[in-house]
Amino acid sequence: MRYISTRGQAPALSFEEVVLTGMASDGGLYVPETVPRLSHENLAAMAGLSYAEIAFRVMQPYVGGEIDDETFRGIVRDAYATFSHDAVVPLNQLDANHFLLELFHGPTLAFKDVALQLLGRILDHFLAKRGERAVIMGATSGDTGSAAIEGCRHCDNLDIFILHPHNRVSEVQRRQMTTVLADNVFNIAIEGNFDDAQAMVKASFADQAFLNGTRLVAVNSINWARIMAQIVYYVASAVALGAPHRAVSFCVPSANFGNVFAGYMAYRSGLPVKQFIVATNANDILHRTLAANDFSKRELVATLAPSMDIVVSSNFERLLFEAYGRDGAAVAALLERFQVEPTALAEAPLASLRERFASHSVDDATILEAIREAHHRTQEILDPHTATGYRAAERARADAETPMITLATAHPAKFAEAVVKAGFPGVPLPPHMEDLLEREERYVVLPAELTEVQKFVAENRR
Ligand SMILES: Cc1ncc(COP(=O)(O)O)c(C=O)c1O
Ligand SMILES: N[C@@H](CCOP(=O)(O)O)C(=O)O
Repeated sequence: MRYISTRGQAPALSFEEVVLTGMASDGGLYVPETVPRLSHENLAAMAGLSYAEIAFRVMQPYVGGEIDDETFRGIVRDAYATFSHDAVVPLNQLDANHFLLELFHGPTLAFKDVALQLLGRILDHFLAKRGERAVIMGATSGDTGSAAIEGCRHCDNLDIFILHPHNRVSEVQRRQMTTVLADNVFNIAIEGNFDDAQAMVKASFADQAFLNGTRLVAVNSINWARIMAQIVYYVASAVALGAPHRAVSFCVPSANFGNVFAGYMAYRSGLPVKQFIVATNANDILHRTLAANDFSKRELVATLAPSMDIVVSSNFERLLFEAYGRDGAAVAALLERFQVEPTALAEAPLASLRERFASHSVDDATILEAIREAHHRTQEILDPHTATGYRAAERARADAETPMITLATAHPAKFAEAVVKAGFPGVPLPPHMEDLLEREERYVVLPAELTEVQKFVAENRR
């Protein structure tokens, strides 16, 4: 399997190279040159298999033999043994035809664990094989950070630097990162927002001179392996509800767009998906683009669903690449314009996206209302991100007959502010995190200046 850049100018890479890289050298993101096929027979044969076995079967073509099958099976098995639910990502039926796909049973209680438990092990495998060290730089609006630290901290060959927006993540999210006192883990609170943090990480990939030749690796969803691992739960949940014999729809709380793009890849591989609903909070650029062709930046606002407080959505580029018929030059031109002025998609690509994608945006008041309503109807307390999906699924679904799977992306215990504002006393943390609020923290606060951040990384890496 070869991987090509969405901007068409960077060299094609192997799976191993793509995992050990971040962005492509032309500023684009890597995608597989060809989309592996999940045939009707392949899908039908997955009914009743364990999550780990489905994961192996779905991901093996993307790995393309670069990790031998036995080793890869072991990596997959170990990654998902860390989840507290036997089904790994159980489906929870809300009503006759609406299901929650619970993606929060991993060690850090958000869907990011699904990919990062795997990516940490894959990185460990490749770096140990090469006898190389690497530096990770990642940006987080709250969940990727702790999942990356948890997934990678045992890897001796890695130093991990995670940038989070100062005072803009929940206390539980911050402490999940800052109470890990390992020698190879560094948390940086940036005086800015998530977009500032992500821009600095991307700029560091574009010019890595500050690392004097040490390899820089991405743990954000710019890394293809993140997307690959997330494809699996779309397949597993659809098969559990009758695919390939019947189609399903998905509603996905979205921001950086890695999650729903993974679903789209599952669909492109052959999974019968009727509709993807992109649910956003008040940072609604994805909804404005899909619904009104308004592909323009607006000021980032702080919401009750802070992990989705993102304006510049990385993986939308991967979808645009497909919508523009894999024309890298057209994608590069569009995204360069987007950086400096309000813009719009060309008619044909937008029309092709609208065939499969709908969208809905949910403000804070509606998030609270959705949490209360879901509890009244189902006794579940949803986290505020899942609540955006729950509401969007009802508002934007194409029909009532196709099973709707809303992705439950985080555990409500991570987001006390929204839960309490919705009128509940709060949700206890699971036993392994019971004393989180008493643990010692370690982090630095830095201005949102690239040189300061790079200096800190260069001075502290081992
Ligand atoms: C809890 C939660 N839900 C939803 C999202 C949105 O996912 P994505 O960025 O893959 O669109 C994120 C992070 O971005 C998140 O942490
Ligand atoms: N919501 C994310 C933002 C980063 O997204 P990623 O999927 O690119 O890692 C977070 O919680 O950090």
